[in-house]
Amino acid sequence: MLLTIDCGNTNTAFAIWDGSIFVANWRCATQHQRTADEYYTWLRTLMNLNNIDVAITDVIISSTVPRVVFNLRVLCDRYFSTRPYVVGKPETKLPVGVRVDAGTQVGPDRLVNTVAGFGRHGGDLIIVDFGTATTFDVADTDGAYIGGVIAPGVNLSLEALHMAAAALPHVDITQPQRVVGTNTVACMQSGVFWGYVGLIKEITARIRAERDRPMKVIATGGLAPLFQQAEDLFDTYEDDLTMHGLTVIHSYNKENP
Ligand SMILES: Nc1ncnc2c1ncn2[C@@H]1O[C@H](COP(=O)(O)OP(=O)(O)O)[C@@H](O)[C@H]1O
Ligand SMILES: CC(C)(COP(=O)(O)O)[C@@H](O)C(=O)NCCC(=O)O
Ligand SMILES: [K+]
Repeated sequence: MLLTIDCGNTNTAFAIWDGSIFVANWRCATQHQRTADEYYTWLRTLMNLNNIDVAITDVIISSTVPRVVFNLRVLCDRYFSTRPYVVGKPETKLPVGVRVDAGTQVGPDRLVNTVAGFGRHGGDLIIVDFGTATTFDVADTDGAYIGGVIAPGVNLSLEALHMAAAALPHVDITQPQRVVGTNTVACMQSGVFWGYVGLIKEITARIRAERDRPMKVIATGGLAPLFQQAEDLFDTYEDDLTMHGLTVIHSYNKENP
């Protein structure tokens, strides 16, 4: 069975793929200090709790935090006796091209999203991923990753206000009833929520204008539905997009060793 690991700057998601469906998925906070033994006891406990008794034979990792990869590699070696595919490393091939400035290290999550989006929808895509940062990944007609946009994440934006201004509290994102807030929390939520709706609209419109062709907009990440419920911003929402992309890249590498 395949273990897929999507390590973001905030959370690390693990999922088990049986070849046709994900039989389980779990998340933990991303911490580069976490050891292979800690990962394994945590995974083993969750597998036992969910009565999942399978042997992990293959692992594929996408990590936007380079430091965590070392301990994840140790996990694979010590407990699963396998060498993981790590997206972004030369030995892990991609089924799509990457056309960016020479020397640019594209975030592996963005490459994985592009592969997944192209596999499901074909080319000419804008993929919006709500993570620590909000990324817009642009796939060309042939599926190649050709760049995109990086914006501060929703929670990061709220956290930045709290960190930088003595009188602004820690606030969770929600859709405010009105634009004009009548208390501090409502004002902050309005700024970030409606500001974000504007950001998404403006960036997707400008990408479409720059590319001068119709482009489908796919959203992923837990906060996407919150924005979609307020305005029709995306063509589809696919929560499993990154994990799906990892399974596609794994198959591609197995078939093209
Ligand atoms: N369904 C959700 N509702 C509210 N907040 C969420 C949801 N999903 C993720 N978040 C928050 O969004 C931020 C980004 O999380 P995540 O997608 O795990 O980022 P990353 O992939 O960069 O680690 C975190 O602060 C997380 O707590
Ligand atoms: C933009 C990101 C920080 C997003 O990461 P995430 O929010 O998923 O943790 C990550 O994709 C990254 O570190 N990218 C490297 C630079 C680039 O993609 O061009
Ligand atoms: K991500």
